[in-house]
Amino acid sequence: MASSTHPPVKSTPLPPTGNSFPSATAFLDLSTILELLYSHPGSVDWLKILILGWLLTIFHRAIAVLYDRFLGLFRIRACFTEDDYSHHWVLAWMGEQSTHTRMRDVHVSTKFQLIDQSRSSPHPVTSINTPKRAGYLPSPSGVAYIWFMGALLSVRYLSDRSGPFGSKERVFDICFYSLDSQILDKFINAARDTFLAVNEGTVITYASDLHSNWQKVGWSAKTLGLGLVLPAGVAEGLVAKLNDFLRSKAWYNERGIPYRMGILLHGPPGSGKTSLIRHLAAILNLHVYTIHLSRAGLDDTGLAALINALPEKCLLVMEDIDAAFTSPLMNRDAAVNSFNGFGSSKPERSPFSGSVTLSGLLNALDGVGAQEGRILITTTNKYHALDPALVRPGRLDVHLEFNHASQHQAQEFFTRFYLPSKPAVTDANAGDISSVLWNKVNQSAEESLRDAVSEKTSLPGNLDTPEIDVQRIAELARKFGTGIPDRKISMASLQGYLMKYKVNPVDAVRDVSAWVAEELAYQTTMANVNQPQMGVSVSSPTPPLTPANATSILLAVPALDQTDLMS
Ligand SMILES: Nc1ncnc2c1ncn2[C@@H]1O[C@H](COP(=O)(O)OP(=O)(O)OP(=O)(O)O)[C@@H](O)[C@H]1O
Repeated sequence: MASSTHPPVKSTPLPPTGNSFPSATAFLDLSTILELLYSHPGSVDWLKILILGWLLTIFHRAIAVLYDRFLGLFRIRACFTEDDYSHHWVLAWMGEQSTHTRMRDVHVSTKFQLIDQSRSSPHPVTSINTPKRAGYLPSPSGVAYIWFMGALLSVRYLSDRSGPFGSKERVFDICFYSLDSQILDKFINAARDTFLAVNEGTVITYASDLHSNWQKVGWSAKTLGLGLVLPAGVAEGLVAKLNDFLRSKAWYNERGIPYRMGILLHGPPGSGKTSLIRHLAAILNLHVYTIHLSRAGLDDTGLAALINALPEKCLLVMEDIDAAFTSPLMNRDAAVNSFNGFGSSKPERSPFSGSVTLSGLLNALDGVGAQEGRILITTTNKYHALDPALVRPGRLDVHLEFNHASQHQAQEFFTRFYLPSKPAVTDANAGDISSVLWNKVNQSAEESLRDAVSEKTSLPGNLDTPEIDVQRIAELARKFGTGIPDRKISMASLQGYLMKYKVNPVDAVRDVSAWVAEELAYQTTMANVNQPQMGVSVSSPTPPLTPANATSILLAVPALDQTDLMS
């Protein structure tokens, strides 16, 4: 019987499958590697260093996270960017701190405004005539450490390259180290209070930057228009109306009337429109926001953004509004005519002008985002070129016409011009004649003089003028007034003339007739130069306002008598 024993089966290893665990070979490889490593003592050291480094990194990260969590218990970080009002508050606050900190790495700035130095410092470093002073800010690479209400502040002043075209935006990056969770609120309130204190007695002017943000561009001491000479009741009437407006928010809201006011000042150059705006800002305690509609780069969107970002109560000023749009007219009819072939095929636009359109302006002024409580003041030298849609009540409610100087204005201007400067009131001179006069500036110059004459007979000189006899000034002023033809010469020209006789009123009166003749001859020459040439067609602007319409608008100022206006 044949043996049934099979030859021994030769075992062959199975081929590795795709989803199997690491094969024995892999372990073998790893163990081989380890064996290899152990067989070389130097490589073991390297391995230990590697593991140690890895552990250290983990440890370092853990510490950083814990440290951050720990700091988070009492650290608050806040950024104040340049496009926000709070930036101005912090700047004012820093201005007050900079002299008390020991910064070593500083950025010197004259952006700081003069606070009433005599109030805070025994040794004022600036005078009232120098409204800027140098202060210190941390340099971009530096940090200032300042104590505030028991908290330590680290302040950085950085240039953030976040603006379009790589433009820089200034940022205050402040860390507050304190257990007081309200410290940020307290700081913001303190910064705002400092800002208000610093700006007390000043009018701040803001203008738009290239990115349609409001930037503080200047400030001036609040001077009531001592030199401003308008027909009786005009400035007072306007102030009364605006004061009433500022108090009437609830009244407007109850009736669903948009709480806004628009004023149009129109008249020839140099008649006092801008001066009246300054006077209103000072009296009403409002800051001025100016928009130049023809500024390069300003378009409808930017304009809307600017108007939407206005604070609640402010003066929004748009000067020379007629020059903002297509040159030379903005009257809609004129623009249509020019498109219809009566003029050039396209409205002309300077390559440097902005691209604000009339409809863009109208939308921005009364769109949903338009700020409540703002007072818009526009000025123009070309009243009849303005589009009726712009000047209608609801947009520009009050129209005030300015004109060249009347004889009465010339007389009054002369009197005020030669009044003495405000004297410093001391115990010694309290109640003397010049301070008496100064306190009466709200009266007319003539009334002030009359009162002064009844009290004393001479005024201390203005600058280098010898002592001036008050009665003599009144007499000279009358003569000067009669020497000026009614409504022919601008107030600005009068001022220019008197500036030549700053300390010599007698000569000013003596030479006035010759100067007037020269001035009128110059005006005639200029009028001839500007006359249209024969054969050149000029489209005459269609007057958008009928006399009746204009009258009713003018009468919107209740306290003003129309006969008082300067027309
Ligand atoms: N009614 C006025 N009373 C006193 N000063 C005046 C008056 N009008 C003009 N002036 C003087 O003339 C100068 C120019 O005045 P202002 O800028 O107010 O004129 P304006 O009407 O705004 O001129 P423009 O239309 O050219 O802007 C100022 O320095 C101001 O002192």
